[in-house]
Amino acid sequence: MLSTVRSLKQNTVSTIVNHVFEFSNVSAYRGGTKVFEGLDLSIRMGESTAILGPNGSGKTTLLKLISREIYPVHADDCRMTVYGRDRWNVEELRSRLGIVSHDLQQNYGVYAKGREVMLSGYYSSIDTWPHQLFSATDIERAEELMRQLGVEELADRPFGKMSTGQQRRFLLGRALVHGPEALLLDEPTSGLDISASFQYLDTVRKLMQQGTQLILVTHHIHEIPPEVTRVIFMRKGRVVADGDKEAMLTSSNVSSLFGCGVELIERNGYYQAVPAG
Ligand SMILES: Nc1ncnc2c1ncn2[C@@H]1O[C@H](COP(=O)(O)OP(=O)(O)OP(=O)(O)O)[C@@H](O)[C@H]1O
Repeated sequence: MLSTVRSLKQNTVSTIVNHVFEFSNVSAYRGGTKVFEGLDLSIRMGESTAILGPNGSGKTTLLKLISREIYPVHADDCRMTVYGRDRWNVEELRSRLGIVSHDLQQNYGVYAKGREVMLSGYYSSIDTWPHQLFSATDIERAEELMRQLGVEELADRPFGKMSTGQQRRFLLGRALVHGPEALLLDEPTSGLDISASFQYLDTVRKLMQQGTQLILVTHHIHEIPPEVTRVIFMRKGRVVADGDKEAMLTSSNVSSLFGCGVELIERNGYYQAVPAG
């Protein structure tokens, strides 16, 4: 029996994982709303991707499916693997991810102090708990990130007594502190002022250059880091276009996605949308 277990483990370890996630024929609801019907979508390892779409197109729901906050409707031919596996201990999965979303910000415990918010990233938990252990290195890394994000003076302030942008900085730190393999970010710069947005972009770009993969969902084109290589357009729960960033991010493509006249300006690898003249 022991040797069987060992060989199973060895098989698992030696499996080469090619995709962060592979979804095939996935249908999913939020409350009573059917968001996806037979969605097919996958993202390969190392392929930093931005998913763009108008309000209500299903971007947040997609991230919730990846992080196992919601599950698809059962169907025999529905396949949904993350890092090559269809079953996960959710804590183990989330320890490989760094997640920032509006829901997290709304639902995060208001009494947790800034330092605890940061440290809770090591366990993907809300607040920290007495059974959780943190090494001196863990704590130093959290302190360093607070300095980088300009929030070290708020380390002892409860989350509920911070401004929206300050909360967001702490949640970004929480997503980065444990060195995740992939960042799942939902409109990460919402609520950040210009300086904090630039600091955030700088931090994320450095991580990407060191190999951290980004999966970004947003309608804010300016928050797409230059290192992103693939862009997916989503509308009404469907992928309507998908390709290399340079080919996808054109004024006419983005105008068509959002249904209004958009002129895209590219500078230093960043894009900015302005109303078409
Ligand atoms: N709790 C809920 N109950 C019912 N319907 C919901 C719920 N949350 C979201 N929806 C619906 O699911 C659909 C997809 O929502 P989702 O939040 O994934 O879109 P999104 O692309 O992230 O939008 P946004 O850009 O506005 O954040 C929308 O039609 C939305 O109204």
